[in-house]
Formats: sequence, structure tokens, C-alpha cells
Amino acid sequence: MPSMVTEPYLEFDSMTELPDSHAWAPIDHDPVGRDNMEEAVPVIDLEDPNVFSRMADACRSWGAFQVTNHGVPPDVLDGIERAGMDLFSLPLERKLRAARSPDGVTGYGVARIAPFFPKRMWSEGFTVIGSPADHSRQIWPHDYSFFCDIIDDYKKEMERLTSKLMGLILGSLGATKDDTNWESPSDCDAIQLNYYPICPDPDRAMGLAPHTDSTLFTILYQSNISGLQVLEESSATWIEVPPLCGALVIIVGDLLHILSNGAYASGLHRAVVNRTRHRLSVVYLHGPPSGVRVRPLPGLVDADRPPLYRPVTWSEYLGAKAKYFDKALSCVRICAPPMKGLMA
Ligand SMILES: C=C1C[C@]23C[C@@]1(O)CC[C@H]2[C@@]12CCC[C@@](C)(C(=O)O1)[C@H]2[C@@H]3C(=O)O
Ligand SMILES: O=C(O)CCC(=O)C(=O)O
Ligand SMILES: [Fe+2]
Repeated sequence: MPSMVTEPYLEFDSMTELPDSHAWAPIDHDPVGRDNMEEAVPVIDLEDPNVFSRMADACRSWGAFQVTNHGVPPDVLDGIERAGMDLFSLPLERKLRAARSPDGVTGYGVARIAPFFPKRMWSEGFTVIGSPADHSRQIWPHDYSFFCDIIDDYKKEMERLTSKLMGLILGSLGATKDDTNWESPSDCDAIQLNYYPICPDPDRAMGLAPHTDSTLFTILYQSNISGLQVLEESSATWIEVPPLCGALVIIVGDLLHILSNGAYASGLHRAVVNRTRHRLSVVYLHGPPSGVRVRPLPGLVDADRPPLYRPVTWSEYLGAKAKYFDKALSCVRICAPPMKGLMA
């Protein structure tokens, strides 16, 4: 694995120029797709009678879609947005009290994929798995429970929605929950808060570099500021996912690609930044419970369609991602050349 970035954290708000450490090659900020619906990431009403076929089309061609009628109350979305802003608006020294430890996963820090890129990203993140109480207490010693309560409310809504979405996605593949050997909710799901400060030179800065998520699927709330883009593969074009009031973005992760035996594409996505508006995204990363091995669904495997991937747990897959990043899927692909040092 590449060595970790060791430079000090940046006080973004004090920067009037983009430092060389954060200057990427110019970024195309004029993605197509805003007005041309043929080129737009689909928006799916979860009450649509054709929801299975609409999801199947979106997952095959985009690896992403937006959902409406998802049932998450607006005050829960507003609450987590406010809590995220409270957190990231604090002085750096306060946030660093909850810094992610070098071998840890949760807490405050730069994007975990940072070591794979030569330049640094214009963003900060905070990851929660399980209870955020310890980190919250470090940041707000006298009033840490407000943050925990908001995270708790959000988590409950996401657990309800992941269960619903899992049923629909399995339905879109012609399967049911009985075809998997696990139940929602998962004990390993993560909440990731991402903050993208105002940037003096957004054409050369990258909020979050292109990546796929290691999840079954990801539920992303981006409020009303644009920044998320998905790669449209056939034209190799980055397409903006426009913020829609109250909608949530669903991104197909690598484990759903495996479960679908390659039928659904994991969506390659990135976040760009803005000269005048800071942006917050709240990301719910959903995977299987610990110990469960994800494998291609039995109904999608036959003599003509052999399994493309071997069974893998989420933690094994995250280990491969941390080591090989965008080559992680090929590590678990059957018949692919084995990569040195990968788990049995
Ligand atoms: C469950 C997880 C998925 C994630 C790694 C993590 O352990 C917690 C953070 C997640 C996140 C969020 C930002 C993008 C991403 C690629 C990253 O660097 O950290 C994802 C990871 C992932 O999906 O691989
Ligand atoms: O902020 C965004 O829009 C993208 C965030 C993201 O891709 C992630 O956290 O995995
Ligand atoms: Fe992502």
C-alpha cells in the first residue's frame, strides 16, 4: 500500500490560493446532463409500479439513481445536515481531538483513498460505525449527546430504508431476501459525513477523487448544493447528479456488482468543489453483516453464466480495497490472476 500522506491538515478557510499539494490537472466543471434527460441519472419513485424494471435499467447502465417517496422525514435530513455543519465549522484543533487513529476507521480525517492519489483532496470527513459517543465526547465534552441522538435518528431511518431498498433491488434481479443468507440491518454499516469547503480555485481542486464504494449500495444525501458526478461509461463523460429537493442518491457498490454476478455496474463517482458555496454530503454505506460471505445469487449462475466472483466478506473486501483500491474487484474475480498477499 502507498505511504500515508503525512502533511499537516489544512485550515481550508484560511486559504486564499490553492496550494500545490491540492492542485490537480484542470477538472471539467461543465458536465452534460442537466437538461438532457437521456443523459441524466434516473430518478425513481419508490411507489412506481414499474420500480423493478426502472431499478434494473438504472443499475445496469449507470450504477446509480435518485429515489423519491423514500419515507425519510425532512426533519431527519435537516437534523443531520445541521449536526454535520456544527462539526465541520469547529476549529481544526477541536476536530483533531477525534482524529481517526492510523489503524482505525472511525473519526475525523482525510478521505481513506487519499494515499492512492498524488494530490490531496479539498475535503474533510467524519466516519461513524456503531456509536459515535467516544468521538463526540472528545469534541463536545459538555454536550456530546445531541450529536449521538441525531446520528441515532438518522441510522434508524437508514436501516428501514436499506431493508426496503434491498428487497426492491433483489426483486429487480428476479430474487428475494430468501436468496441471500443475511437480514438487514447490518452491524457494520457506516455513516460518512463529507465536508467540501469553499475553494479559491475549484477548476484545479478535487473534492473526492473518482472511486467506487465497497458497499452493497450507498445512500447519499447532498442537500441542495451540486458536486456529485457519476461517470457515464459509454461516452466516458462525468455527469452531474443534480440535487433534487428531498431526494436521495443510491449508488451501486462493488458487493452488489458481485451479488448480481456482474449484471449491475458499481457506479464510479467523484465530488467536485465550488468557489462560493461549501457543501456537505451525508453518506450511508450499507453492506452485509459481519461474517456473511457475499457471492453471486444462485438464480444468476448457470452453465452459460458461471460465477464471476468468489464469496467474500465485507471486511475481507475492505482489506483488498485498502490495499489495491480500484483493482480490488479483480482480486476476488474467479480466473483472474491471483494477486500476491491476498487472503485465501
Ligand atoms: C465502510 C466503509 C466504506 C468506506 C471505508 C469504510 O470503512 C468507511 C468509510 C468509507 C469511505 C467513504 C468515502 C469513500 C470511500 C471509498 C472511502 O475512502 O471511505 C469509502 C470506503 C469504501 O466504500 O471503500
Ligand atoms: O460528497 C459526495 O457527493 C460523494 C461522497 C462519496 O462518494 C462517498 O462518501 O463515498
Ligand atoms: Fe463514494
